Formats: sequence, C-alpha cells, structure tokens
Amino acid sequence: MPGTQTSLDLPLFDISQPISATSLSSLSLACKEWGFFRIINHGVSKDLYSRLYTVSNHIFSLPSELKLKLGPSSTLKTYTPHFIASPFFESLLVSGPDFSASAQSSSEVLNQSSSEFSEILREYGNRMTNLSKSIIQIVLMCLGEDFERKFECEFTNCHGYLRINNYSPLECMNHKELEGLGMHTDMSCVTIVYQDQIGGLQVRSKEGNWLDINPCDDTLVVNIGDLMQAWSNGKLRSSEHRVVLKQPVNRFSLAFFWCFEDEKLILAPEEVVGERNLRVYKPFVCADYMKFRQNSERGKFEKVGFTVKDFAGTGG
Ligand SMILES: O=C(O)CCC(=O)C(=O)O
Ligand SMILES: [Fe+2]
Repeated sequence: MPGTQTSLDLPLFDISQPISATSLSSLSLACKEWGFFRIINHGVSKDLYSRLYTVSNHIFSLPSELKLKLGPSSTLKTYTPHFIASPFFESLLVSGPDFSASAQSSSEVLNQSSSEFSEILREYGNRMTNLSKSIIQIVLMCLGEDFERKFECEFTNCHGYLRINNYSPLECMNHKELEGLGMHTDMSCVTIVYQDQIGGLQVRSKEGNWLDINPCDDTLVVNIGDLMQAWSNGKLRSSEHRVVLKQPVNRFSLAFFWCFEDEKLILAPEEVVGERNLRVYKPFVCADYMKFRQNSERGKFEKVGFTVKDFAGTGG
C-alpha cells in the first residue's frame, strides 16, 4: 500500500550524558508507545564487536555434534540448536555475573581454547551490566520525578545474561522472507540488542503492523521487557518483536537481558500505580513467570498468548 509506514525511526539518546528534560519526554513517549529506543556512546568499540563476532562465529562453525554437547539435554544447556526457535536460528548463552567463567565453561566442553573467548565475554558482559544500570535509572525517570532515586533499590539485585545469536537462512532462500525468530516479548526488565548491518529486527505496533528497526552504526537498541511492564503497572510497554531474514546471508546479533532476581516478588509500588489503585498485574514471583514461559516451549519465542499479561494480568 503506498504511503504505509514500514520502518520505525526510534529516538536516539546519548547514554554517556545526563538526560535533558526534552530528551526525557521523548524517552517517556518511546517507552510507553513502543517500548523501544536507541542509545549511542555506549562505550563498546567496533573492535570489541569485531572480536566478539570472530570468536562466536568460530564456535557456530563447529560440527553440530560438538555444539550439542552444550545443547538442551546437556549439563550446561548453553546452546540452542537449530529447529527450536526456528530452523534458521541457533544461539549461545553466557551468564553473569561472572561472564568470563560462564564463557570458559562452554569453551572447555567444546575443547576449544578458552582464554580469548572468556576475556572478550568478560569485557562485554561487564560493559552491558553497567549500561543496564544506567538504562534502568533513566527509564525510572520516565515514571515520575525522583523515581530513579526512590526505586533504584528495587533493581539492585538484578542480573544479566547474554544470548549470542546466529541466523543462517543460506540454503532455504527461495521464499521472499523467512522468520528467523518468531514473535515474542522478552522476559527481562530491559534488553540491550546489537544487530549487525543485515537488519531484520521488527517491532509490532499496537495496531498489529510490523515495522523494521533498521541497524544504525554505533547505536544499540534497547527494549522494555515483561518484568518492567509488570513492575510499572503497564505504564512501560514490553512490545512483541521478531526477526525476519530478507537476504540469503548470515546474520549476527547479541541480546543482553537484564532481569530481576528469581525470588523477587514483582509488585508495582503504590506511587507507580497511582491513586485509583487499579492494578493491572497480580503480584508474582519472578521465577514462577520464567517457569511458565519455559514450560510452554512455543511461548519462549513465539505465540502472542504467552506473555506476562496471560500469567498475571488482572484484566483491568
Ligand atoms: O536478533 C535480534 O536482533 C533480536 C533477538 C531477540 O529479540 C532476542 O534474542 O530476544
Ligand atoms: Fe527479544
């Protein structure tokens, strides 16, 4: 249809600077409307991305039998093979707070030399941890004056994990467009995404239209996850998103999930809920929601039904 919007120009914030009043109001709007925004000056060099790409690519190019030593039926369970999320998607998980040790354990199982991989993952994991803390602060500012000071303590036990994603549509490109990762919402407070220049990340509008989030040099994409949506009583939006593959080339991305601790009771503070006290989520324990999503294999990566709304929504 001529004139139909196909891509979304997300607002861009300099994360190395204090946020101005004007920027804060556009950030609030973006978090409420889209649940997505972008950041620049995040402190990760092109060189680190290129090293991270090289070491990850080396792992993904190992034989499947070897990678499956880290697969869903192994002890570590850090590798998601093809045909779980989609035929064209595989991923490797690196968990914090000791990203280096997590990376090292996976390398050892694969019999690969671990020092470079774990050193790079230490650097990237620590950088993302610090960024997540700064992002939580500015996102809290969107909810009200001084909220970052008042509620930061609720986020002090958060932890992060990184998913290194490899999309390989190579052999099956007789269709125009393939789904690399089905529609889902993230089970995080916030997620920080790096996508390479291939593109393919899309967000679903409230009206149900898919809009491209085009890659842009030196910027990272941030999105609000389900835990933050519930904690903010639905004020901040955890949007459905997906990845489509439009070209027969490999695509590389990194998704860093910043989450509440497992035992955290997620209950929006009264100040966030407001005077009319209309709660849109029942209080729930973080780990119970994780289990709910994990128990429904499809709910992990697709199927709009399985979100925090289905789990804890009051229908209000
Ligand atoms: O690959 C991407 O760009 C996004 C990945 C994603 O949404 C996820 O891993 O949750
Ligand atoms: Fe996601």
